[in-house]
Amino acid sequence: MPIDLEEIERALAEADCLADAASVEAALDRMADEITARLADANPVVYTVMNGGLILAGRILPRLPFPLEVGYLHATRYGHALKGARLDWRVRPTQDLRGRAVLVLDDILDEGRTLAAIIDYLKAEGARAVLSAVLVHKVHERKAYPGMRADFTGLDIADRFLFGCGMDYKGYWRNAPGIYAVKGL
Ligand SMILES: O=P(O)(O)OC[C@H]1O[C@H](OP(=O)(O)OP(=O)(O)O)[C@H](O)[C@@H]1O
Ligand SMILES: Nc1nc2[nH]cnc2c(=O)[nH]1
Repeated sequence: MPIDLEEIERALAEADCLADAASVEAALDRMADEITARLADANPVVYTVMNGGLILAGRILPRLPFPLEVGYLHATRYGHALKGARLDWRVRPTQDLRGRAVLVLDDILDEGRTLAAIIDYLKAEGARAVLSAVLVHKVHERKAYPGMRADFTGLDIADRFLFGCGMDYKGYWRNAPGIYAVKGL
C-alpha cells in the first residue's frame, strides 16, 4: 500500500512533544559523562542496534573521549508495526568479542525483550561484560523481567507510542529532534 505522506506529516503536527531537543541534548551530556566514568579504561566495542540506535550512536559517540571500537547489529521486533512480535535478527555482530567489554546503544527500552535477547547473544559470544545505554526508558510494568533498566538511560518517558530521535512512526520521523507521542496512543 503506498504511504500517505499527508498522514505522516499530520502525525508530527498533532503529536504531543514529551521531550524537546534541549532536554534530549542535556540527557546526552549526562549519559556521556556516566558512560565515560564507567568505561573509559575498558577498551569497549560499542554496538549500535539498527535502525533505532542510529541517532543515539551518532550523537553520543563524539561525546566519549576515550578509545573504543564501533560495530552494528540489526535486530527488529516491531518492523513498521506499533506492537512488538518475535525478534528478527537481520545482521549479527561480526567482531571477535571474546574477553571484550561491550556497550549496546539503542533508542528505547520498552518491554526490554530486544535488549535482553541481544545481551544474551553477546554474552554467549564470549563478551566479558555487556552494558547497555538507551535514550528512552518507557515507564510501565511490562518489562522482560521486573525492574529491568539499561545501565545508562537518557530520559524516563510515559507509556505512549513514541517517535523521534531514532524511533519511527510507520518508518518515518526517526529524524524528529525531540521525543513525541502519537496523538491518542
Ligand atoms: O524493548 P522492546 O519492547 O523490545 O522494544 C525496543 C526495540 O524496539 C525498537 O526496534 P524495532 O523493532 O522497532 O526496530 P527498528 O529499530 O528498526 O525501528 C527499538 O529500536 C528497540 O530496539
Ligand atoms: N517507534 C517506536 N518504537 C518502539 N519500540 C518499542 N517501543 C516503541 C515506541 O514507543 N516507539
